[in-house]
Amino acid sequence: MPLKVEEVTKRFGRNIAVDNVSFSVDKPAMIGIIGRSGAGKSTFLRMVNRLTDACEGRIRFEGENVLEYKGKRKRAWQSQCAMIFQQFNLVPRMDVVSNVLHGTLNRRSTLTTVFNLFPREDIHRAIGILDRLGIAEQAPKRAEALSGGQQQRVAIARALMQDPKIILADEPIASLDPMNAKIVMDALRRIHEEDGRMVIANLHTLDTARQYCDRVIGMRQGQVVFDGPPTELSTAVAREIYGADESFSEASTSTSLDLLDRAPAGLARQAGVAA
Ligand SMILES: Nc1ncnc2c1ncn2[C@@H]1O[C@H](COP(=O)(O)OP(=O)(O)OP(=O)(O)O)[C@@H](O)[C@H]1O
Repeated sequence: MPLKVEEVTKRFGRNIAVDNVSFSVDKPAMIGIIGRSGAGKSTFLRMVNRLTDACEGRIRFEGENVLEYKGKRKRAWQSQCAMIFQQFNLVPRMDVVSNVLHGTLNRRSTLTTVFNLFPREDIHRAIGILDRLGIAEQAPKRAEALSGGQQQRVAIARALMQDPKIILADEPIASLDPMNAKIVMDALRRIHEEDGRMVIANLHTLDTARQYCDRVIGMRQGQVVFDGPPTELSTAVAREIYGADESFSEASTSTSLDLLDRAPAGLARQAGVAA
């Protein structure tokens, strides 16, 4: 399942959001993209999923440049790389299982969608996925009645309905408390390990990237400034990624960096600065 990102650039006017990014992934991995606000992380994920068009470059998946896809092929690609967002993006007044079933919309006709007619086997599959994520008993409730952590698991279930090869998660735990953040990250890690799906997650805190990812990509001002295993993510490297001065005022990351300064990595991790 090789993914090759080649010289990808995105400009908004004169602002370069993503600047000539290249990297490749040979086998399914769990990859964390870290960097301060505005580093280009979201824009990058949105280009992979084709929510935003790149200005230059190629993103090859299994040999094909997905940036060239149009129409049906593009929609098929978008279901192969399901996206999860910080704000869950569920339909709040709709029940949980219908929200999950919306993950199948790409392959259903408008008519069945309008009348909410879901095939029985899809309903069973949706409940099975909810069960796997530990929230099957929430299936009949409205999405808005669930906690943030539960809602994010519903969003993961909706993504899994698409049977994606890649899961793109844009700050999946940024709105969650540490306990729910852990539940959601554990779920993503399990999905990666058990199903062999590639997970690429934009993460705000170093600790989370260290703890859950096989590989960390550090972005600064649109460029990749670090790409390696979490063991190589020293405090000095982290400072380089986040920028020496300003980033230290950013609450969550500065907490992580302070902990890294004061304690060995394991201790910092136990301190649970997860969200
Ligand atoms: N639709 C847009 N129009 C104009 N500029 C944009 C747009 N989207 C992003 N940008 C700019 O691109 C740059 C990268 O933004 P992006 O959201 O990708 O960063 P990020 O690392 O994901 O930050 P955050 O963690 O705050 O979401 C920023 O300078 C941002 O202002």
